[in-house]
Amino acid sequence: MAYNKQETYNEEVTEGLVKNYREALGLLGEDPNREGLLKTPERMAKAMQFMTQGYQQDAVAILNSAKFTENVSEMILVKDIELYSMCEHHMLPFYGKAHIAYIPNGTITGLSKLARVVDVFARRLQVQERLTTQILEAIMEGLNPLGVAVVIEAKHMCMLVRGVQKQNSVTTTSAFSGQFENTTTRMEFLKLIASKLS
Ligand SMILES: Nc1nc2c(ncn2[C@@H]2O[C@H](COP(=O)(O)OP(=O)(O)OP(=O)(O)O)[C@@H](O)[C@H]2O)c(=O)[nH]1
Ligand SMILES: [Zn+2]
Repeated sequence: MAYNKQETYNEEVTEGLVKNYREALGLLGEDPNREGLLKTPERMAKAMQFMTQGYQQDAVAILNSAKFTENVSEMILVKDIELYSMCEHHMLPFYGKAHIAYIPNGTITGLSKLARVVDVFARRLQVQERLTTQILEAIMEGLNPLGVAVVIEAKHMCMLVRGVQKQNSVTTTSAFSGQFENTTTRMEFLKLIASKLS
């Protein structure tokens, strides 16, 4: 699968979505022909394609695009990677931070690639639990490391603006493999993600 960095929109998909969004605006009691809304269906169609572009991207190919042989055996941690995804139940955003660590086994990757892997899976319809494990599995497959740890902390708009309306709830999910199944290594990772740069 191609590694696509561009914001691209499929014309056929855009056209189909525009028709449906125009109808949806009418059903919601709006006038899709009023000036402010004339281009809204097209904007929505593009925004939705942007937020689901991960379906066209391949996380392992991204990791492979910057792989370097390096004799490092310490934990590499990138934390506070901001994340915007969409829950598959309500198609409302959830957003927060991902923290990713791995212990290399002779191969490292470019640090930015870890953040790109987050986006590949975040820009799909998701549940936070699956997003967490998909990131872990892609890094395992792409780098064959000695272990991977992924923690995601996120707020779900579907719990803030509707439904239960809990403004302060934060959901934390985690996935660990290899050496992170060892309590000492896992505790070191958890300590590092809790620490602040001063
Ligand atoms: N496990 C999990 N649940 C999620 C996620 N995002 C949203 N949900 C939940 O999905 C559930 C869907 O439940 P339903 O009862 O079918 O939907 P609903 O009537 O809209 O539920 P309420 O949100 O409680 O009003 C809700 O409890 C949401 O909070 C997620 O990433 N992971
Ligand atoms: Zn939801």
